[in-house]
Amino acid sequence: MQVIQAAKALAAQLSALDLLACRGTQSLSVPCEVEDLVGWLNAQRVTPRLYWQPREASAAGYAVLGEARAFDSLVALQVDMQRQAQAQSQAQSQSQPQSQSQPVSGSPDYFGGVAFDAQAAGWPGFGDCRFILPRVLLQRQQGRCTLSVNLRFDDRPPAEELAAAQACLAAIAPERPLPPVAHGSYQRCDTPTRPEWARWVSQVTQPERLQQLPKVVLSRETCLTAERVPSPWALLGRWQAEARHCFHFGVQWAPGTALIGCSPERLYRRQGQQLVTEALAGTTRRGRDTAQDEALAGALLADKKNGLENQCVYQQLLTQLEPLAQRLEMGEAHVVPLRSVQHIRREIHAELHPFITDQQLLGVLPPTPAVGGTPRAAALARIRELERHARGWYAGAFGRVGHGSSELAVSIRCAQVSDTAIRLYAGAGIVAGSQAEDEWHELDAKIADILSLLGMG
Ligand SMILES: C=C(O[C@@H]1C=C(C(=O)O)C=C[C@H]1O)C(=O)O
Ligand SMILES: [Mg+2]
Repeated sequence: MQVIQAAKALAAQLSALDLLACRGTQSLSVPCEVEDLVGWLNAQRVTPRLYWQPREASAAGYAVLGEARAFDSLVALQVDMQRQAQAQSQAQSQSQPQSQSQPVSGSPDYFGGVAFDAQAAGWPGFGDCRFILPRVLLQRQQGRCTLSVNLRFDDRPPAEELAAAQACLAAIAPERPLPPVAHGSYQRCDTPTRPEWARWVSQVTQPERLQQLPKVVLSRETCLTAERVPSPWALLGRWQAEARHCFHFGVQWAPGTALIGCSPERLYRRQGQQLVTEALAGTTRRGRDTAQDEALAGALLADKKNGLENQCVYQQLLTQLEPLAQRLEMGEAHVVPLRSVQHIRREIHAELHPFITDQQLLGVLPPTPAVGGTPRAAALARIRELERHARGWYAGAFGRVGHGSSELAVSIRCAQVSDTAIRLYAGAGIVAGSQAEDEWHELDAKIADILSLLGMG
């Protein structure tokens, strides 16, 4: 069944709902067929629109259209999650057999993210935290798709909620293939400029400064302007096809500005009390062939400066997880080859204490020293003092939060796309031994994939 037919089937099921029997969150789902979730999103006109595809190809990917509820703080999100979980366990304990025509009530998934620094000015329309309960959700796992609609029958008249859900279903447009991304002629402007960057790096690597602040991740905004820029979804569609082993994500909260990204870095994945996170930091380029790749990877693992960049991240993650976990284990350092760069990665596995929430994890873990620095407060202060561009949701967190499991990426390798500008972001960990020129090239390597898509490689 095509999405349009699936939406009509859901609309018919909604019309047959017994509103008097509806409580809490209700979800209706039907199977359907979709070629490409991003292509489908690109064809829609409703906002918000959101896309989330975790790093493992076997994991479910999601396209979200509209919101049934929105939360602009982690506290509000957690309160809602708890309410949902309680309602669900009550429903289970009463164990009323659900009639055929009534939808299932369960704990829903929320999608969204947080900015890098809640205390700094952000991107227009993004706020510092936003998670939504999707109105319409297209989910795909191993080739099988389902279209769902969520309704919330608490604190709103049921008829109003039903009408809002019907309106969103009626607005669904059929899938269309993504348009090609034309190579444009863009004006490029880097903030900071290369000479400014050099001054920053020599300043923060002064020995007495390094004593106070052993690592700070400084970033650059590369603004590309043109009369017209490609649709963010078309760009994301092309980008993700080449960014294997990465999280793929995008969001357009309102018409005008979108965030898209292909990040190699996991903030965490939680399944019940089992948590996995990672220190991904330390960078080298890709080689011309396997032999050169391996030589570069070996040199990366042996390099002191890159080792220190990674160490700052795992040490802080271990320290922060220590009070939250009853078991903590760190894996071996290994090298992850991506399209244009290679990174050092160390995985950390934790068994969390019971009742540790995503609100706590998201309140404690980000920004990790992979994107901020260590100690965190001093690093954030230095970043606020030096950087003139708004990081906004660059270097924040993005993903899915649910009662049973959650997964979020660190939102790096991303772009803010508006009608006439594409802003690319890249940062580099500055530690003892950092050289301004090398770090500048590292920034360039981190935006090379998307630049080549735009014909600027
Ligand atoms: C900050 C970014 O990446 C981070 C910095 C790295 C480094 O300096 O070696 C490597 C991976 C990430 O931890 C970015 O891509 O913008
Ligand atoms: Mg680095």
